[in-house]
Amino acid sequence: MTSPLVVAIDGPSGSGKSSTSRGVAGRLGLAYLDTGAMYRAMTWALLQQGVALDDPGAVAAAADAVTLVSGTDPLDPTIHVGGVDVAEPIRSDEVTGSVSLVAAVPHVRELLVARQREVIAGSDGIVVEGRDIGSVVAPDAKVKIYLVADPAARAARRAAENGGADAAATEQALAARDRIDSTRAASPLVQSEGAVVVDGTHLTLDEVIDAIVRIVDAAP
Ligand SMILES: Nc1ncnc2c1ncn2[C@@H]1O[C@H](COP(=O)(O)OP(=O)(O)O)[C@@H](O)[C@H]1O
Ligand SMILES: Nc1ccn([C@H]2C[C@H](O)[C@@H](COP(=O)(O)OP(=O)(O)O)O2)c(=O)n1
Repeated sequence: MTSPLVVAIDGPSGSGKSSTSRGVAGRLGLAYLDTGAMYRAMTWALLQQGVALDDPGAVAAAADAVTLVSGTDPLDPTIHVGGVDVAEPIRSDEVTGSVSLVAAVPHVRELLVARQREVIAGSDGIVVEGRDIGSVVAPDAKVKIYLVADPAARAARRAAENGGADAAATEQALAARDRIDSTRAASPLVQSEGAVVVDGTHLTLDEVIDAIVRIVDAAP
């Protein structure tokens, strides 16, 4: 059995991973997995249960019972927790503000990485985006991309997406989350070995997608 084509796209918050990954998957006829949505869905579920997210033991104990299902159509990615569609609530400020705490708990990562590997193994080829895809989830991925953009560009794009939120405050919030995601002990955000850096600061979304499709097409 041959293993499926895996394109791993990692990078900091707001660098364009989700939009780019969906575009690349659509162009290449691949599935798409948003692993950040899984960490967000786990966070949403634990908040619903009133779990103290600053208590790693409590988070780890409650995480086992949470059932996540990710739909991998790049035109219509979905995420359900216990059968409930949580696509919208996982983008709330409350979830965004606490997801890094949950993502830092090793047992949560074990559970979600195992689930992510199942989805990858069950696919016919997939673009997977997150923070640790090239380093931990799929270190043998055929193509690894480290997608970056200047902090000011990332904040401006995120603020625009959030209905014109304050760009300076958004930049501070992104920087705080990047700091936690990059310095945590468990699978921190890193540029993995063999990853190609793509800087989307001065490129349109289509140009970033084109660049990555070219890298995939040229991969041996
Ligand atoms: N190259 C680009 N040029 C302009 N806007 C972009 C570009 N890439 C992404 N965006 C926009 O920036 C915002 C954040 O992108 P997103 O894909 O959600 O990033 P991430 O998944 O890395 O957090 C979205 O509103 C998206 O449409
Ligand atoms: N593979 C992953 C994906 C996301 N995470 C964590 C780190 C992020 O702060 C949160 C949310 O990820 P998400 O990609 O949705 O974040 P942004 O869209 O960039 O704001 O989850 C992770 O630890 N590992």
